[in-house]
Amino acid sequence: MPSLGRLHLITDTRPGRDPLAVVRAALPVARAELVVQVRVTDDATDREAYDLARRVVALCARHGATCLVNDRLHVALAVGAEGGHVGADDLPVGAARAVLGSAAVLGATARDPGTAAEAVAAGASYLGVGPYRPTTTKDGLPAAIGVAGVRAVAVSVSVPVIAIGGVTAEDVPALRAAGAYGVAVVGALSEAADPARATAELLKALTC
Ligand SMILES: Cc1ncc(COP(=O)(O)OP(=O)(O)O)c(N)n1
Ligand SMILES: Cc1ncsc1CCOP(=O)(O)O
Ligand SMILES: [Mg+2]
Repeated sequence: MPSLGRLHLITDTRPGRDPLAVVRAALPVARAELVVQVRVTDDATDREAYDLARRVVALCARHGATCLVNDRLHVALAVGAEGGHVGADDLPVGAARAVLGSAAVLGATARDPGTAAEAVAAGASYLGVGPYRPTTTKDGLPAAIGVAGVRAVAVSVSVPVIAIGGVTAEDVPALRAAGAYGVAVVGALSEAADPARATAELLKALTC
């Protein structure tokens, strides 16, 4: 299984965003520490997801970065991505592992130690834990779990914990102290005036 990068860039395909420009800016800065998770809006077609994911796979390969696909595991397989990420509304973790195979990277969403233990037992290789803070990027999320919630999960599992939800570079020291291995962001990179610089700031906080 490939070693997991600490900075997870989740693509922002909302109207007016340019996900490939953000990926292109982040890749030369973060290289193998970058995981790009291709996440498209629910109304996107599989063809749109496939077209974006195959471009991201090619870009990641040039920089030693990892590409995962959110939700749509058939797209992950079709483009040769290293794996995928699933949550409560997606394939169960065990089924996702069966689809992707034993060598793939498989992330699962967890917000408490019980769900985390179940996901790891079913084959998750890392956990996305959150929402850490409130976020405007995804609707309908439960209340933020804060540093204490991230710590509760991190101390309970042996797989890497990736904190998600409203994360900025300023949050990273506290999240690392709580046991997070890395962070996943949408807005911190997609909404940055200078995504390369924002990548460098996140990376420095994650690896110093
Ligand atoms: C790293 C990471 N953590 C959590 C999520 C959220 O996944 P999910 O709960 O399935 O929600 P959607 O992203 O599918 O809307 C994630 N994508 N990545
Ligand atoms: C997909 C997802 N799942 C939990 S929070 C979130 C969105 C994170 O985006 P941002 O980094 O902009 O808060
Ligand atoms: Mg999902």
